[in-house]
Amino acid sequence: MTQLTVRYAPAAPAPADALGGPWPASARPGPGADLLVGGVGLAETAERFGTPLYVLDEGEVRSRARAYRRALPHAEVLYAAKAFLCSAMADWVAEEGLGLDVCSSGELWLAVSAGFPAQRILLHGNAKSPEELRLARRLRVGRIVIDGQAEIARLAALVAADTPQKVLVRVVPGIAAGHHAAVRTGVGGQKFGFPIEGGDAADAIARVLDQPGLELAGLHCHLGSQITELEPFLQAVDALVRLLVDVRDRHGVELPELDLGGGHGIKYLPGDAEFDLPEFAVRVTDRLAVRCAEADLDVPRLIVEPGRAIAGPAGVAVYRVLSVKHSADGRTFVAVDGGMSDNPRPALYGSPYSVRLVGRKSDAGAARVDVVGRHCEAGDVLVRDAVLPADLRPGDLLAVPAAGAYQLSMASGYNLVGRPAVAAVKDGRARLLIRRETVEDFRLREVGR
Ligand SMILES: Cc1ncc(COP(=O)(O)O)c(C=O)c1O
Ligand SMILES: N[C@@H](CCCC[NH3+])C(=O)O
Repeated sequence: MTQLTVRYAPAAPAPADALGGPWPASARPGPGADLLVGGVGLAETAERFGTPLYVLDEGEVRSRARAYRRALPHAEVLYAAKAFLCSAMADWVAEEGLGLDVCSSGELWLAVSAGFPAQRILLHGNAKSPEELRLARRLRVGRIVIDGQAEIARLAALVAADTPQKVLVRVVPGIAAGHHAAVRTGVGGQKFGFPIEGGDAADAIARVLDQPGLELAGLHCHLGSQITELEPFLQAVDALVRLLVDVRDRHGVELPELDLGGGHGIKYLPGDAEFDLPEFAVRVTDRLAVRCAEADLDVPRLIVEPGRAIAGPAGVAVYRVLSVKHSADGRTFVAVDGGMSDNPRPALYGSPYSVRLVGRKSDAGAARVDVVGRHCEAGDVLVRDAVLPADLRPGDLLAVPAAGAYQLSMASGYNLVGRPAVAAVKDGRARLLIRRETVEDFRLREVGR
């Protein structure tokens, strides 16, 4: 079957572009030099709920989810929960018709407890525990992605006397893509998936097909994260279709699903390139149709697993300045009340961010400063060489856009600073989703001394 594809006109530039950063589309200048997001002032919301505060624009999450559904009407779109998950987020993506990719029993349990339909959940993980697999079976998750030899027998043993489990096999096509070596999973020499080259993938597929309780629905690959070009995805289609053909020729089965994972990149700085979803939709579905036609293969249903591209641009982190230090060598350190425990990405990957003063107008000229966190490491720098008003002072509020993905979800308990609160904004109203971690929380898990 050939899939219909629709080419969309490029979106009109968001008014937010005028604000000089990757702000949510709803961002507007507000009263008192505040910045409105979702119709609510960031400074006003930070005053109300305290800092550091993560503000999530519900409308932005929903419109991004909808854009995926519009661009890929025949595909299944699973939001990758690892980017950020809470009950509200699960509700929003479920209501917009997306499924969910989870990679732990924690994510799985949270989603199902929030009411997310288990049949629309896919479970990932390179080291799923027996308990995790049992939980997935008990909750009746729709799909499990096989990512290790031991898992095949382990899972098969759980389903022998039960209804079959739909599975995908995660393969490694040998394609390098992604913003940092630590997130490039499309190549050999890293822990995820079965490499196609050398035959590991073919062996795993044969073993899965041998298990009566496992229903092999298709192949999966995830190349990496924060990818802005399309070519790696087209190469992945080529590699996976070759493998689908190989499976048909060896085993006489045509697998109905092809999951290309996530990895769709967003803007962190104003001039950054960005993953082009409409172009991806057209070119990937066309390439898939062409390659399948060449091999006389039924076109499998496409699955994608975007995380960052849905949550990232919807989040803004708001910090309060605690101190401003001018050093004799000319550097200025603006220290805020969060840092690497709520956003480890700059320290882990050297990731860039932009930052803006909110809630106060400054007529001072611009200065180049390092916005640093409050943790006990010199590497706790949130934004190096940020351009901010020269008269920044303790008490000021700084807002960092593109903060919705892989910040809170990777937040740590370092220095017992406590994880920030999360508020949702929509239609001029703000509501607290997750309360701030307090000093009382730190002892809650202690059971002895
Ligand atoms: C298997 C898998 N799917 C989806 C994702 C989501 O990636 P991204 O947030 O870059 O779209 C990841 C993380 O990179 C992943 O490992
Ligand atoms: N944590 C990474 C993304 C990892 C994606 C998970 N496979 C980042 O912040 O860029």
